[in-house]
Amino acid sequence: MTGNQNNRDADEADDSALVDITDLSIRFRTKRGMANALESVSLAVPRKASMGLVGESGCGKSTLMKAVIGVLSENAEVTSGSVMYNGTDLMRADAEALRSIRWSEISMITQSALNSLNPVMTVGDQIIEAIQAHRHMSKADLNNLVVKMLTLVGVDPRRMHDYPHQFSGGMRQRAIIAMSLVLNPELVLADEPTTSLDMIVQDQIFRSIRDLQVQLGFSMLLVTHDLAVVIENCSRIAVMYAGQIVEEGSVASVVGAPFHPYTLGLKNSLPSIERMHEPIAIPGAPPDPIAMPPGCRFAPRCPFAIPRCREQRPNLEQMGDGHASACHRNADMPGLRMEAAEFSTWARASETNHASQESIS
Ligand SMILES: Nc1ncnc2c1ncn2[C@@H]1O[C@H](COP(=O)(O)OP(=O)(O)OP(=O)(O)O)[C@@H](O)[C@H]1O
Repeated sequence: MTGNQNNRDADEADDSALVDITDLSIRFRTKRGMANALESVSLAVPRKASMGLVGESGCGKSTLMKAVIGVLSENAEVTSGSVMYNGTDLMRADAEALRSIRWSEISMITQSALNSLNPVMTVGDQIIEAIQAHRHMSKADLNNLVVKMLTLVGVDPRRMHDYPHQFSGGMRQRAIIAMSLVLNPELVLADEPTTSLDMIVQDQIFRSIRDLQVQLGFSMLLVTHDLAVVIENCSRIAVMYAGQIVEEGSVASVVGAPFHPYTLGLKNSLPSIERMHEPIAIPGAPPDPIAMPPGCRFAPRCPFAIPRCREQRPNLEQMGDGHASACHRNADMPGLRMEAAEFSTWARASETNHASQESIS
């Protein structure tokens, strides 16, 4: 049995939510106006499982993570919603409560390990510092814990006295993972944790994370723009587009039989043995967060948009088996999936939408 299968078995064991995000809307004050980063996002992060959060750059993935761990920037405004964790609404908790939860219960692995390690402190001392911020321990216990964590993440513990520049990129990322797990958190927020690493190291690190998850039992919310990474590492998936969740469910159901045209478009970016041609990119770009279109935000790029899509915002609709999709054409999608895998469908959409944009302006 592979680590991944183990992980999925653990996922099936408990399906109650660890974090419950309801109707969360966040915007940023900018010089150009208010940027709508998240609108009415509702999401249940499962216990002892991995959920992937996918979507193009700027769709609000990092904003959602930062809201959960309480590190939104000064110019952010939470205009609605709650993030419930063990009976506490993290959107309304005071700074002290958030500080005690951060790292010990909810931790984060960020995009760039290089920037998050202190270059003038040894790796071991940085892990010790992370522990001491929350726990009192003897020097011997601290040392033992650092040795245990480095071993768990696959770094020779004798390297604890090295400085970050003496570590390879992959080792630095492993050190960051050790630091984020050392207090045994319930939830790990992983924001593109392997982006700067080559494919082989990326794969090794994800394999370690999956093994650690089985041993330590934490949940993971994994942010990525790469659908293949979610397929390999997660049991659930939420697809985001322009600040909204457009589709959500088990990976098997959402990737196997998507309803939302945006998810179908993302799926075309995966290498496929059935498709004889190159992966198909979704033409066009996401909308400006300062001037979001009315109706469905994906309509301007969608090959299946009908007039209603440009006028009325679709709500997430349950399609069965915990699979939800926000599309006015959910009922038609099973019959359109083949068409959505064709290059010509997206090329046609690009021409039609370009023409309708010109006629508006
Ligand atoms: N501090 C900020 N000030 C102003 N606008 C911001 C700020 N942070 C994020 N935004 C805007 O909010 C929207 C969502 O950004 P966010 O970083 O959450 O997206 P993302 O999906 O994580 O993107 P990426 O994959 O590139 O990291 C974007 O339009 C972004 O420009």
